[in-house]
Amino acid sequence: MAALFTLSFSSSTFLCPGRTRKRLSFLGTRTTLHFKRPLSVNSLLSPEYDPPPPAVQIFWQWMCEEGVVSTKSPVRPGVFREGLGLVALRDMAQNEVVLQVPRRLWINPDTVSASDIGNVCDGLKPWVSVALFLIREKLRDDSPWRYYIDILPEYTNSTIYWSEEELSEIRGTQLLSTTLDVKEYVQNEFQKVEEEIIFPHKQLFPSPITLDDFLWAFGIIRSRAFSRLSGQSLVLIPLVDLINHSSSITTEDHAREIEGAAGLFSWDLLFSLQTPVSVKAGEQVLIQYALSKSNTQLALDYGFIESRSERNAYTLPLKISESDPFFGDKLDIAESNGLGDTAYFDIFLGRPLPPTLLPYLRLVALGGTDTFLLESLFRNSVWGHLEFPVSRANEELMCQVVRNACKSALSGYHTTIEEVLNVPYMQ
Ligand SMILES: C[S@@+](CC[C@H](N)C(=O)[O-])C[C@H]1O[C@@H](n2cnc3c(N)ncnc32)[C@H](O)[C@@H]1O
Repeated sequence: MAALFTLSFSSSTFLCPGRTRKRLSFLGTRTTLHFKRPLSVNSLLSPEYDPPPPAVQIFWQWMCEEGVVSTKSPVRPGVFREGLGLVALRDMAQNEVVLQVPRRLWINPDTVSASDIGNVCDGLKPWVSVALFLIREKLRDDSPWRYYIDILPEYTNSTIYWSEEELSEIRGTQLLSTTLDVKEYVQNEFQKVEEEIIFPHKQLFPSPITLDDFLWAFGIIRSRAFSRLSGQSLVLIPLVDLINHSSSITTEDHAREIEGAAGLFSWDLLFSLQTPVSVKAGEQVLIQYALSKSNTQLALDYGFIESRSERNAYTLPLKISESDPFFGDKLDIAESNGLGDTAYFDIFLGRPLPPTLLPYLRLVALGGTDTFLLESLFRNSVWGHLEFPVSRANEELMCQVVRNACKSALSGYHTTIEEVLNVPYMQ
């Protein structure tokens, strides 16, 4: 396998060249890598790959010149079914270091603060400031980040980029309503940032910035940013962010932040990527993006889903109505148990209900003579009581609430259960 891959690659493609740096023109979009199509469940191990396009080779040269990679690096980029990815050049043991990228090449709110737009971006939400930075660098001819920006996709298969026609295929699903909520959120954030930052500082943003630009940056951050480093809210790590996801990897432990050599004479923080499993030469190095994300979240964030039923969740939102005469007491009890006036419960097929769901539901439905439990005398013990049925009336009301929620959710679909079950592949 390794020999085959070595042969199919131009052997000099990923050798570090001399130090002459070519100024790149913008190489266009990577539409060949990211088709706009409905969600597919991809095979997650993809041994076949193609050599990467010129923009990626130039990006690699830049990484060589920055001292991030060398001829000794154990990986190089390749094109896989998941888009760009990292291929192992030799057998690698579990926990072996794949790449180390120094802090000066990270893009996070600190990078924005230190840039020309730092003064006007301080105080913005971290993702909004990084989004503005990415867009500005993309629009600049002389961006120092040009080689990185050139290899970023124009879009992923995330539902935030689906056309209306494509979205109509998922009518009735929670994925559709969440997608529309997310798009509305991004639009509102864009309007705010336009009024407060972009329009008043035209000299810093000479090229027009559109909602589509902002949605692009949002999608880039959602699909590529790491957020688990100490003290970092979000950070883009060029090159490391070429790593793709595998459902068969069951640990999220693949990143470290360490002090180390960051060039010939410099010392810096390094983002260190380690392979969570052993990999053979010629195979793709993969990680687990997020064990706890449902298929809805995977579809929104990355544009893929998994076939495992453990990822199939329905989020049941419950709310203590403000018109409830006992709103204050109920809210107090919910808050003392880590919940609020609205709570979201992820229900997974074939798994027990979230432990706080039934007590919260009983609390929401509590009324009539059962409200004695809301008295301050019971404040410390009430949650324990709510873990068991309180009364027949309370249980019946809870069931009614859930039945109504299910009916209303199902009524959003344009097909009946019978019609779905009659589709050949469902039989
Ligand atoms: C962190 S980036 C990885 C690099 C990316 N493949 C590229 O071409 O730039 C995450 C994106 O890679 C793709 N991806 C990663 N793992 C995948 C998988 N298992 N199946 C399908 N697409 C995947 C998705 O488009 C996702 O949004």
